[in-house]
Amino acid sequence: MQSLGGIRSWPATWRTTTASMMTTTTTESVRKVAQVLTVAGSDSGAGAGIQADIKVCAARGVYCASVITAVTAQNSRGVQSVHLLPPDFVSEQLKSVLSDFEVDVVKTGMLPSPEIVEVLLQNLSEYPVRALVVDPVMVSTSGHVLAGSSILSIFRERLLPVADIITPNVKEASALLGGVRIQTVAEMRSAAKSLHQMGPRFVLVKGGDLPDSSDSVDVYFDGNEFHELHSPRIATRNTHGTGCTLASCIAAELAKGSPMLSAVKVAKRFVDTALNYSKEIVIGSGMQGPFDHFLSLKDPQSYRQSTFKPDDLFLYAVTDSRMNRKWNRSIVDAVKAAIEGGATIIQLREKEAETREFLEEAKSCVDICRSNGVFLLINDRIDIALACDADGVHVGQSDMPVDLVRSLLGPDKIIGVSCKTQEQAHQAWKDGADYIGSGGVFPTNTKANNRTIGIDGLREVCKASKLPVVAIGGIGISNAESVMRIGEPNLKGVAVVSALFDQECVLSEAKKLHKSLTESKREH
Ligand SMILES: Nc1ncnc2c1ncn2[C@@H]1O[C@H](COP(=O)(O)OP(=O)(O)O)[C@@H](O)[C@H]1O
Ligand SMILES: Cc1ncc(COP(=O)(O)O)c(N)n1
Ligand SMILES: [Mg+2]
Repeated sequence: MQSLGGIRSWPATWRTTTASMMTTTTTESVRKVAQVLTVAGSDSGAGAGIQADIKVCAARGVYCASVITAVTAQNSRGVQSVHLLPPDFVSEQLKSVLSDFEVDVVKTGMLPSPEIVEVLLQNLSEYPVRALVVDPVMVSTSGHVLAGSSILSIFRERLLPVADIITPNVKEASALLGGVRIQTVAEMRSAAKSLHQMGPRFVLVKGGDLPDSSDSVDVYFDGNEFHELHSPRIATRNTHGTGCTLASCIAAELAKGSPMLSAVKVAKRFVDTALNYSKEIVIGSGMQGPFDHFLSLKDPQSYRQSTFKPDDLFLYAVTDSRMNRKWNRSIVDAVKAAIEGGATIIQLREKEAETREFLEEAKSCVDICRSNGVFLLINDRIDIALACDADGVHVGQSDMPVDLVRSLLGPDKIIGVSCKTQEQAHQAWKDGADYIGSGGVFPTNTKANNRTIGIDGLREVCKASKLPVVAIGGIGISNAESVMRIGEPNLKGVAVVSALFDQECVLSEAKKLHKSLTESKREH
């Protein structure tokens, strides 16, 4: 807001001052987060309005409070009905949030009556914020009037002059300028210039609806210079809410401290990425579908159907690219044979593979494992696990820390950790792992310079571990039974590498091992 000197002169000490104020009331450490307040309408279809704003901010790592100005009955076919909230009640909401939270940026969407704009301005003068982003929403993409011409004069005379940036689409820009024609990029530029004269510090005229353009072009004007932001026009019906998304993303970036032009560029890239990711999804039967702000909506079939159980560790097969090469078989064939022979979980451990090639193989293995109801984990490579949507990862003590892996993979993925000591086992549990792998139980040449902990070491780790344990290291048909015979209740199985994959026939070795493990289990 101009009265505050705008976003270019944010006080450098602001954050630290607030944080130290908060520490006086609590001994816990405090973590300040960037905060946006959206003042907008609710969209029952959740593609635009308040719902889009909250999703964008969450996706961009910013907290979003919401003051609702109107409730719409809306879906992918259009807006069926609009119910305005009383201005006094909008004011109550504004006071509740602004008097309590450290709001960095206010973003406005649907402001359906002059009275509502009035209470907004009143509250902003009482509770100033660092920046105001105005998306002058007037007509939905489906053609429904969301804010009529009655708001035009208060927008022009009072709201625009205190805005840091306004983000009209071509129709809104035209309405604000009294109906001028805007059908070309040149006309967008001249509209941006005229709008800038109404007082906002920056203007972005959006060209999503510009006729006959193969690019999607937005025109940015800072009072001196123009920037044209081009991106390829994405062929999709799922563009409902693009305007709200763009404005909220600008607000979120400003709340983090970005300068205006970078905020706008990030926001444009965000819309572009989300549209591209969501171009084929089907939500609703109308002409204007919503898109996926989190790039994570999936087909129900692609979800993992069952949850991890300790007994899944029973016969744990770990692949090795060197061995597969030696025996001239692909990872995919090796995995197929292991599963057919009774492997209960698979880990791809490909230390030398090229990333692109490994990813393709991992994807094929995910398909095979999923269709057989066997989990697939990736050794070490969190990026590959995310990219192929594996069921989880297995990491060692010198790989990425487990709590970080958990935050990257989310709560539903399986995480295993190699542990040689009781302390490591305890830490793995604290950090959110699902199981631990403990070894080397016997000397092995699969892993160089790996300390052997022996059966006794394994027993020690099992005793301390709150997580299920799989034994690893030099285990094969000749000694698997002796390992399982230690009788620790949380020792759930053995992990094998060469016993399966450095053999002529993976299938028959897996079968033999499975049989021997089953027998040793029966004895207990
Ligand atoms: N089909 C599309 N492909 C790529 N970008 C698009 C597309 N449609 C809209 N956009 C972008 O989405 C943002 C919102 O623009 P627009 O749709 O014009 O606003 P509104 O939703 O307010 O009508 C702009 O950055 C615009 O360039
Ligand atoms: C509550 C509400 N606010 C804003 C829009 C504009 O979004 P779009 O232009 O994508 O229809 C909308 N349709 N509904
Ligand atoms: Mg649009």
